[in-house]
Amino acid sequence: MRDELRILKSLAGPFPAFEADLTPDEPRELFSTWLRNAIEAEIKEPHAMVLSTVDANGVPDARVLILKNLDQRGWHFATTGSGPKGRQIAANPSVALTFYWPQLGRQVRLRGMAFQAEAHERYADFRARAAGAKAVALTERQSEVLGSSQELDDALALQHRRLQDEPDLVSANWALFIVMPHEVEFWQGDSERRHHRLRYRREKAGWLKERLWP
Ligand SMILES: Cc1cc2nc3c(=O)[nH]c(=O)nc-3n(C[C@H](O)[C@H](O)[C@H](O)COP(=O)(O)O)c2cc1C
Repeated sequence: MRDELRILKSLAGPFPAFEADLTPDEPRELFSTWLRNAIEAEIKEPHAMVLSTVDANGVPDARVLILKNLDQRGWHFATTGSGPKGRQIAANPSVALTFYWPQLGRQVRLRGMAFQAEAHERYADFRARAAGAKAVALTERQSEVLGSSQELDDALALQHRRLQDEPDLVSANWALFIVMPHEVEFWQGDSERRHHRLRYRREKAGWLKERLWP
């Protein structure tokens, strides 16, 4: 495998310039700009991110999720709250989020605390889901061991029937988490490996900005 990997290019560029002195005072504004840049660059699933958690024994776990919103409280994602990541967050709300936009050579890393949104927000998020996504969520069995495809088909058919009878049905365990970061790092790759790194750290008085060695 080593030779196959060695010939692959990484961070070939060209990439956007990065002016640390021209960055805003708070990270949400810069993140919004970078996400919009990724959308404009037509990067596939620019709102996909890795959510890292730790379980009750301190063992890390990570998976890809979709960013659902961004507001003054933080970065939002939705999931079945009774599954592994929901249980891990209940035991330890410290999480990390990682975004990567390859065509722009950009990575954003956040570390912070996850908390649940208000019940009305969770319900609204669930109601906005497509029928198929609602049916899967209503099985409330995400990440459990699946015995057979038939078992899944039967469970989904049952949930579709429930949704037909009761279109406003909401999964009791549907969770909308908001991550409030205490640290956000913006990484702009450079093809000569003179990468730019800017970290925002939340302090009592506001956000502290620090440049980091590549
Ligand atoms: C591109 C992509 C987007 C995903 N979006 C979500 C999502 O928004 N919510 C979700 O619960 N799972 C999503 N998944 C599935 C998760 O990666 C994961 O398999 C699932 O949530 C179970 O995670 P857990 O067992 O750690 O709780 C997505 C996977 C991919 C590859």
